[in-house]
Amino acid sequence: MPTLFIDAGNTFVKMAEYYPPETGIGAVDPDNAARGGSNWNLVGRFRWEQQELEVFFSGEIGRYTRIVLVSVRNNSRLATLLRDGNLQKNAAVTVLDHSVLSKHNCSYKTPKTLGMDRFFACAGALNLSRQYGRHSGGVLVTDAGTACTIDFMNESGVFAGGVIMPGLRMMSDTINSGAENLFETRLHLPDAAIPDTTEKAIQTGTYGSFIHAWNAHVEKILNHYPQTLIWVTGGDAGFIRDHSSFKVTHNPYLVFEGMRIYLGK
Ligand SMILES: Nc1ncnc2c1ncn2[C@@H]1O[C@H](COP(=O)(O)OP(=O)(O)O)[C@@H](O)[C@H]1O
Ligand SMILES: CC(C)(COP(=O)(O)O)[C@@H](O)C(=O)NCCC(=O)O
Ligand SMILES: [K+]
Repeated sequence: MPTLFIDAGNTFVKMAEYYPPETGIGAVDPDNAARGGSNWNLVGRFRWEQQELEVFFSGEIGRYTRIVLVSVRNNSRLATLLRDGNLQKNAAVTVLDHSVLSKHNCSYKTPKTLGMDRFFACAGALNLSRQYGRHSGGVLVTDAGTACTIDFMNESGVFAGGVIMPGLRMMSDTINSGAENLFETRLHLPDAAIPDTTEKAIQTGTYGSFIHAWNAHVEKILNHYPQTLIWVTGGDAGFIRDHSSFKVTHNPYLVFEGMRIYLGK
């Protein structure tokens, strides 16, 4: 039975299994395999309040003898799910928290408040860059989730820090909730310089502002580290990939990949 990897974000709890090449289990995600990514199988992606999350913990989870998790939230809900869940008696549960960090892998000045998803996404991207891209420099990693992070890890695997900006949904929610006559819009970026409807004006100001800010932050980091590969992951990675001014590689499994590499699995 493979290890179950859990990445608990602010909006979604994601769960995945990894099949090492030697198992002979073919590409579970052909898109990812085509990108040279390793063999991940997403077994669940549930919001915290979704019934399916509890269903998973009271059923499916009983198949695993080894569970590894990273969470950016106060773990009490997760602790309850694990305590009341259908876990095997001998199941080993590993929580990858701040105790993983040291001066050898993190130069962030406030490591105790670092979101561990940021660290593992970078570690995963660095590993894939070395493995498939034969790249020997650092990596710039964006996790476009509830918040959007733009982080840098150097070629030696030291997490340096980065930008935390509002996520795409957060940007849209803000404009929607702050003014009576503004509203939620479909995720689409019109290309007119002068938007001529309310909807296009809002879309340009939210999704356009998001991508302009993202491109500007990335450019600034690249000015310091020109030999850097850019990776994107998270719920809104596709939007960034489609609108980035730079060449990026999209991989949905970076956090999982980083957890796996850290554990040497
Ligand atoms: N059905 C959806 N519900 C909520 N957010 C969604 C949905 N589909 C895409 N998103 C976008 O994905 C983001 C969450 O992505 P994810 O990477 O899973 O975040 P997190 O790791 O913070 O839980 C949201 O902020 C939103 O912009
Ligand atoms: C920045 C984050 C909110 C991103 O989490 P996400 O949006 O992916 O759920 C999370 O990594 C976090 O809570 N970080 C703490 C602050 C820090 O990293 O310095
Ligand atoms: K995340």
